[in-house]
Amino acid sequence: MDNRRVIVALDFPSADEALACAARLDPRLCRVKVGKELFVATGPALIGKLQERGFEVFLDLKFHDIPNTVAGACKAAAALGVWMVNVHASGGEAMMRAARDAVASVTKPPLLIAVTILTSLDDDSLRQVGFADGVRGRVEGLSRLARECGLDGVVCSAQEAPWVRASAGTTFTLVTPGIRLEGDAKADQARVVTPPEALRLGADYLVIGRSVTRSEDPVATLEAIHRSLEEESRRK
Ligand SMILES: O=C(O)c1cc(=O)[nH]c(=O)n1[C@@H]1O[C@H](COP(=O)(O)O)[C@@H](O)[C@H]1O
Repeated sequence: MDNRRVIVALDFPSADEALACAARLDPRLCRVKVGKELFVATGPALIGKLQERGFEVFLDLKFHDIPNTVAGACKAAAALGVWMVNVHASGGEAMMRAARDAVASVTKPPLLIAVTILTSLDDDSLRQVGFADGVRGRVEGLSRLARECGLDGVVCSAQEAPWVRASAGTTFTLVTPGIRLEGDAKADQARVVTPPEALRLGADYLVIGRSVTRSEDPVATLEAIHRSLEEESRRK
């Protein structure tokens, strides 16, 4: 099993807080994610600091714009040496193809992943924004399009992982946020799954934020998650 299936979301308002959290994490047991809050607050220099500490970084800025703009942003992200970068699949075919070509500009391109439907949305909230076909249909459709555009994988909830896996095959990377431990509050997430269940359903990587970073003992929590994943993969 890949020892670093867990991607810890460093959703903090400052570099100090993010680095303090990272200092307690073992880069052999996880990767880290820098998202909008931290990136806007600190800029790209923080990515270098995390890489110096041995972490592979998922730069989660969910680009969603016209193809030329997204291509430029993806090229800049790839130049930072990040391990993974993402765009919104709903940006469309031309945008995803432009993103794919742009990341290929570096010697070691990051994995390019398309966000399908945010894990904070459910069928009702999708209907409110005009999509009547529900989560499953849209995740399947956007995953298919992302694959046709040559992307490496998608972000979806682990709840949809079996359907995506069935059509996309084993080499397509499934990144699943919306992970909660037993008894955790859902908070703003709508489609949640526990870590072992996510693995059982076919997830490759589990994005976990508050359940680790806001726990009383993030190190112990991460180690417990790691053990539960090892047990699950032995069962597989
Ligand atoms: O692309 C993402 O990482 C992402 C996509 C998605 O559909 N849902 C989602 O929650 N995320 C990110 O995953 C993390 C989840 O954080 P927690 O809910 O605290 O575990 C956050 O940093 C979100 O920005």
